[in-house]
Order: sequence, then structure tokens, then C-alpha cells
Amino acid sequence: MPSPKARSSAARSGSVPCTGGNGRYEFISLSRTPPPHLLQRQGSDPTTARLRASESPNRRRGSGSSTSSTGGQQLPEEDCMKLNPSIIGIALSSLLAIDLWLSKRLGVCACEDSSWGSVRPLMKLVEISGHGIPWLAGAAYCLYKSDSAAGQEVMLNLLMALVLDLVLVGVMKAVVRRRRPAHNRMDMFATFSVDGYSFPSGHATRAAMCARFLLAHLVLAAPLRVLVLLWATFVGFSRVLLGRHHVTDVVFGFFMGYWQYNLVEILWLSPVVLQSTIGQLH
Ligand SMILES: CC(C)=CCC/C(C)=C/CC/C(C)=C/CC/C(C)=C/COP(=O)(O)O
Repeated sequence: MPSPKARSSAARSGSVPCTGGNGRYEFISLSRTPPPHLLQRQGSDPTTARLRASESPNRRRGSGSSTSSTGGQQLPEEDCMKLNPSIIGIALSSLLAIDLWLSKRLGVCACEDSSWGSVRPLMKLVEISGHGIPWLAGAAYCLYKSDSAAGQEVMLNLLMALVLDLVLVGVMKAVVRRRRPAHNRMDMFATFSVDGYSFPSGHATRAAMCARFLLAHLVLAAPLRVLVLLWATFVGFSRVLLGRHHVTDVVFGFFMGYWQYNLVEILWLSPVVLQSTIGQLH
């Protein structure tokens, strides 16, 4: 329950108290025009009439009393639920603001003059370790050199996973079109045009997916498994430190890469497919 003081200040500011889905009081402003979808969905119910009344020319000019058109009535719960998206919007904007601020603060190797500029060459080595070309070239070479059918099967599927990753990340970047951080210097080697975009981090998706792949099929020794996990984490961190990405690009990239591995398992190419592929190559 809002206090009487809160209630009177709400009346002064043209807000109406009503209960949200969680039973708590929320305040909605009536000094703004309700969004068209709200009016449309409400059709001709009494609430619509009240909202329309609040839109009278007098009110829009700001000459009417803020409570006169509503009489301080409570709106039905469903109306409050419709206003929740604005709360989600505010939460998202806040998250993005924190993301921009944090990414800028963490971009300590963004250029040679940055506070950790001397570590930039090391970070660029980490970047190369997660780049698509060494991974594709390595998997293709191992496939070519592998003697056993099991080894060939694993390498062929790793190649398929890497290509799938490039396609999915490329599509996602082209759809979202988020710009890279302003402090990034675009001096990466071998990039596609979509790599001008930031979301999600292709290095992070690849690192997460390849780490899961390696742990599932190739790396069994415990110390090496830890190293694989550290490498993947470090690749992700290095994207933000180099100023290439926002924090959310990398976090989402890790999730996406993790999920991509599930897809690889579903699409796993069997030895039969492998034999016909190898047969066609020879
Ligand atoms: C080497 C072999 C066998 C084939 C090469 C095929 C080829 C041309 C692959 C392209 C790989 C490539 C350019 C990947 C892009 C990697 C990249 C810069 C991603 C951007 O990562 P982000 O973390 O900054 O989003």
C-alpha cells in the first residue's frame, strides 16, 4: 500500500496507482499518450474510455487537472501488466549502459597508449589462437594426416562445427548489427565484412564450442582439460581487454558457442557420410 503522502504526490504528478501482477502498487503516468497498441487492444471497454478521456485536448495541452479525468481510480490489473514492458526497457537500457561503461573501462589493451598497452602483443597472440583460420587449417590438416577412421570422423566433425560456427555468427552479426566499441582499432587479420559488427563475439563462440568439442573427444588428461578451459576463458577476456568487444558480446558468445556444440552433436556426421566424402576427395 502506498503511504498517503505517496498517494498525494502521485495525484500531483498525474499518476495513477494500481496493483501489478505481484500485488505491489505501481504508478503509471497519465500525462503521456498511451501507446497505440494499448488503445487498440482495449477496444471499447471502460478502461479505454478512461484512457481516451485522459487524452482530451485540454489534457494534452496540460491545462486540465491531472486527476480529474480518472478520478484517481484504480486501473484493472491487466493494464498494469501491459505497462511492464517499459520496466523491461529501462532494465535493458541500464544493462546496456553498464555494459558500455564496463567495456570501456576494461579495454585496457585497446591500443599501445592504453594503460596496459604493453600487453597488447600478447593479447593479439591469444586472439590468433581463437581465430577461424588456424582452427580450420589445423582441423583440415589433421583430417588429411589422420590414419584411423575414428580420428577422421572427429576431425571432419570439427571442420563441420567450425564452418557452422562461422555461418551462425555471421548471420547473427548481420541481423543484430551492433557496432564495435568506439575505442577498438580494427586491425584484425582476415575478417569478413560482417566482422565489422560486434555481437556476438566470434572468438568467444568458437572458444566455447571448440573447448566443449576438445573435452568431449580429444583431451582426456585432467591438467590439459583445465588448460583448455583456461584458454577458452582467456580468449573471451582478451576480446574485451583488446577493446574488440563489449562484455555482453562475449558473454552471449560463450552461451552461443556452448549451445552450438549441442547442435554439432545432433548433426554429427557418421562414418558412412565420412566414407563417401573421403571417396569424393580422392
Ligand atoms: C584454412 C582453411 C582450411 C580454410 C580457410 C577458409 C576461410 C577463408 C576461412 C575464414 C575464416 C575467417 C576469416 C574467420 C573470421 C574470424 C574472425 C576475425 C572473427 C571475428 O571474431 P570476433 O570475436 O571479433 O567477433
